[in-house]
Amino acid sequence: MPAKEVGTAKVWRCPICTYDNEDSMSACDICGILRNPLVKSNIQINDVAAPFKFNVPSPDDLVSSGLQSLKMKSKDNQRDTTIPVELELSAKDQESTSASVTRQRGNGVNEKDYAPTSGSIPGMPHSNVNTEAMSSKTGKVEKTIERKTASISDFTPETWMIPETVDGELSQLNLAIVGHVDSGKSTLSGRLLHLSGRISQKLMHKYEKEAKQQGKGSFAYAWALDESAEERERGITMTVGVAFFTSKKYHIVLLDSPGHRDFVPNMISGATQADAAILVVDASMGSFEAGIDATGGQTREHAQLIRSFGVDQIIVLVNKMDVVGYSKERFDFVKQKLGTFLRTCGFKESSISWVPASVMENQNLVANSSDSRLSWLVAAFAVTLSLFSQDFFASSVMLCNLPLILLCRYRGPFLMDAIDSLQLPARDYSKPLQIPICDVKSQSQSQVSACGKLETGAIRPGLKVLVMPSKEIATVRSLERDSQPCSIARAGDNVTVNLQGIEGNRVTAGSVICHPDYPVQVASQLEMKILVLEISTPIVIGSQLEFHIHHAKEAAKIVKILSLLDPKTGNVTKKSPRCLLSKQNAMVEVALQGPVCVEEYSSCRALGRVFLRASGRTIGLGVVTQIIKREN
Ligand SMILES: Nc1nc2c(ncn2[C@@H]2O[C@H](COP(=O)(O)OP(=O)(O)OP(=O)(O)O)[C@@H](O)[C@H]2O)c(=O)[nH]1
Repeated sequence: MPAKEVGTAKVWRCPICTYDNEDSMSACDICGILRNPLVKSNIQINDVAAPFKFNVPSPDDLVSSGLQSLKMKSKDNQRDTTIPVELELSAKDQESTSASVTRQRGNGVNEKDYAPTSGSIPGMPHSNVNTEAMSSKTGKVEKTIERKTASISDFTPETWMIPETVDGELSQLNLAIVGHVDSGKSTLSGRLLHLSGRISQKLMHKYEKEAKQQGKGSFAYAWALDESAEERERGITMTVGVAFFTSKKYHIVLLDSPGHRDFVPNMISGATQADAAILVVDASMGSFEAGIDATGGQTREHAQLIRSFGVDQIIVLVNKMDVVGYSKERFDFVKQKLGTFLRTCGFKESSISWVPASVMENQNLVANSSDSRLSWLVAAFAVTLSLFSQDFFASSVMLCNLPLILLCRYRGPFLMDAIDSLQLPARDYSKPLQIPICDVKSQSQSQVSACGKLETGAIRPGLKVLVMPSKEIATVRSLERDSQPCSIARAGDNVTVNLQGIEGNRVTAGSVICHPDYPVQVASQLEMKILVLEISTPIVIGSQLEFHIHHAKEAAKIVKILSLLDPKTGNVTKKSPRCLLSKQNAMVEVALQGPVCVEEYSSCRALGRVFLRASGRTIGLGVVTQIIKREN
């Protein structure tokens, strides 16, 4: 399978599921199909494309193995998509996949092929499904869009959508800051903004003064991100703070997540946009242990969540080293314990950077530590020497050993170094536009400002877009990145989109801005593959859950437990089990109280990943395999 250029990245398109894989992948990251099946390889299909594991195959892995068999069967159909996939499937499969296969091939037409006609959308392909109808209730003209069945693989991006590489231009990197409550995430964010000049000295003085007045002097840096009165009073982050700064290599979008267990849903909404993450852990005695505790530590929960968002690069900032006297033993202990856990989550050793630091004392953040206590062997020598204080012999020993001491200093990266060593993930520039809305900033009559990260495609002012699930067409009036107007935003960019021609209440967090001809699906019943996390109460039919997907949250109920799956092979081991227990892999069907924007995981990962929560804890991670009940 030859590679082709998409944007700056070399990719090869999987002939089975059409996913664009990085050139370095020897098998499809989605369906596990080998790139060159005729080349002899020792790699077993089940061994590859395993981005997420808790000792057992993750939902991602299970989907891979499940899809593999389904897609193998439909291989010929991919060549001639007029043959529906379900012809190859069992009767039961036909029933449940019918919703998805209607998307196989439609009148997907290249933008340039369209001749504008009346009723077409300027700047977009002419849409023959855009209808206007007079509402009998309101008398208003309601614009509605029926789902067009154009296949995404038929979409051809216009030239402006694909970035040119301009020397010296920095790319945007979305960096989530996650970790247990009080580990120092907001203080770190505030400190980085201050050190990079984004918070002036004057403003910093103001925060220091105000924090002191409220008896919260140690939270001065955190105040830059924790802006609400309640956050400041309680000394905890409740919503995701978004801030921007520039490193040598990137425009960084910092997503400061709440660590308190009550606000994990907000953490999910923010961190789901991450390209990479900084996991902040508190090195102090007892605090690290609380964070890693299996019965509710957020170091653990956040690490699992962030990996299941698809984030595979992580920097572990072992913070508050000042509290433990910059002890190398403590750092090594944290590294060993947490490292073992991170590997079970599916993080590769080579994708984890370990940085000992003190945010409070500004050690090892933007430059190598100046504190001699971080030169661990120096500290050991200092102790020895103190025994011989004022001893000429001891001084000589130290002088002789200085080169050795310097050699043995902590030589790992400082934080900024580690950030600049992160790799940009591949971006889907050449797919139709999709922006899950994270937050709606302001609304006035017929104008809305909404924020979110472009998962796919590109956007620019003047473009007509479709907002789902409200099915409203709006015009992009302007775009802002880091509070500055920008002319184009592309996949990976985190932007504010100012829309006009749409009522404020038609755009909410969880809505998706998309290409009018390629509307995101809206569904209220889904089939999913899930991995059950540690639970104390078994999941049964009728179990009530919180369903989280991108920035949407909905009450949900388990309506069917279809099967238990073998964690290694993904094969069904038991049909219709009565309940699900910790660490089991299963196929389930959930009914949602209200419809959400969703895609099958195989067609859009960001819109097909699901988190299930109950009683304030994440109890399952999953991926959408089929849409059972569509609302479009
Ligand atoms: N000694 C010491 N204290 C620190 C350090 N970093 C942060 N702190 C303190 O830890 C406390 C909590 O810091 P925050 O930044 O609010 O922690 P957080 O992780 O953002 O908290 P949540 O967002 O509520 O989860 C504050 O009192 C900070 O001053 C550090 O390096 N050393």
